[in-house]
Amino acid sequence: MLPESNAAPGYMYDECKATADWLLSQLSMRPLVGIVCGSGLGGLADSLKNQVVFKYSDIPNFPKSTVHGHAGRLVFGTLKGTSCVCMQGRFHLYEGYPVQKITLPIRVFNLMGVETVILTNAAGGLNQDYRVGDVMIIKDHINMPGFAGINPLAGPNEDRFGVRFPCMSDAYNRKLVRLAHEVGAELGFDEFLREGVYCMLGGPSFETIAECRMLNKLGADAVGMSTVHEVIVARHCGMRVFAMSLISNRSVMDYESEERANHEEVLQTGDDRAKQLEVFVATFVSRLGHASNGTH
Ligand SMILES: O=P(O)(O)O[C@@H]1C[C@H](O)[C@@H](CO)O1
Ligand SMILES: Nc1nc2[nH]cnc2c(=O)[nH]1
Repeated sequence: MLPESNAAPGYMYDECKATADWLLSQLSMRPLVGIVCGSGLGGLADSLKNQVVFKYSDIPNFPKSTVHGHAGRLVFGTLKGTSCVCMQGRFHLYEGYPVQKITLPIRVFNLMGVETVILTNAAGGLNQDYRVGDVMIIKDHINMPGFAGINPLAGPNEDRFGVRFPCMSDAYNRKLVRLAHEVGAELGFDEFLREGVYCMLGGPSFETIAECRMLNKLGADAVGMSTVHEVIVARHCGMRVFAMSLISNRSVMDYESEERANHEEVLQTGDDRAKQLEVFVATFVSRLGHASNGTH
């Protein structure tokens, strides 16, 4: 059965506001940082202290998670004293939801007071220097579905969130990219920390060899099935964005190769790097320097 269809775009603000108000009415804190956990990276949410947890299925207007490795829980809590909300599982285009629906949680973050969004994902490594287990700080993206008109901002613009034509050349906050390199160096993660361009495809099929070769020639270092639509929505409503990919598998570029992309390898790589990513995100969050402490 297909997930329920999206409300008309004109009603998106009211839908998001109702969800944000419902959540806030049950919380004594307001999150300043929103974190989205990619495939196999849901363990990040477990490191939050003083947790308040909601199942997606209990949250008004929220889609339901359908992918293995995406628990489908919204976790509120603190990371080194900073108030955070963490999506333990995200939504993807290939699950059958409209792009406006899968990005609804990002707008809900905004309406709850989130200022900074941290997005993680698992991705295939197109860059031939990358190894499985590398962590790529995303400096830019290629929005392949966007080339075909699939953009979360398509439809009437909601001025209460942002402008009709938002700029994307500064989508990935450069100060946060620098901070990530500093934190990575302090933690001794240099050897597996990279910086590159993420390309989003709709999925769920993995890429052909010809597609991988093409994407690499176009300038993409990693390929995945998420994140970009969330970044666009977050930037549209003025939140600052940091994103990173865990290189969970090498993209197959060679017809002689016996390697085959598969979701089990993706989840296993997440498991292998989980602890280091938790330490990285906690340290990064502690250094963000928000003006308020999240109790407003
Ligand atoms: O949510 P992310 O982008 O981490 O999930 C990736 C893309 C597919 O959903 C899945 C493929 O293994 O992992
Ligand atoms: N499209 C795509 N998504 C992924 N997510 C994790 N690995 C991959 C991959 O190789 N390709």
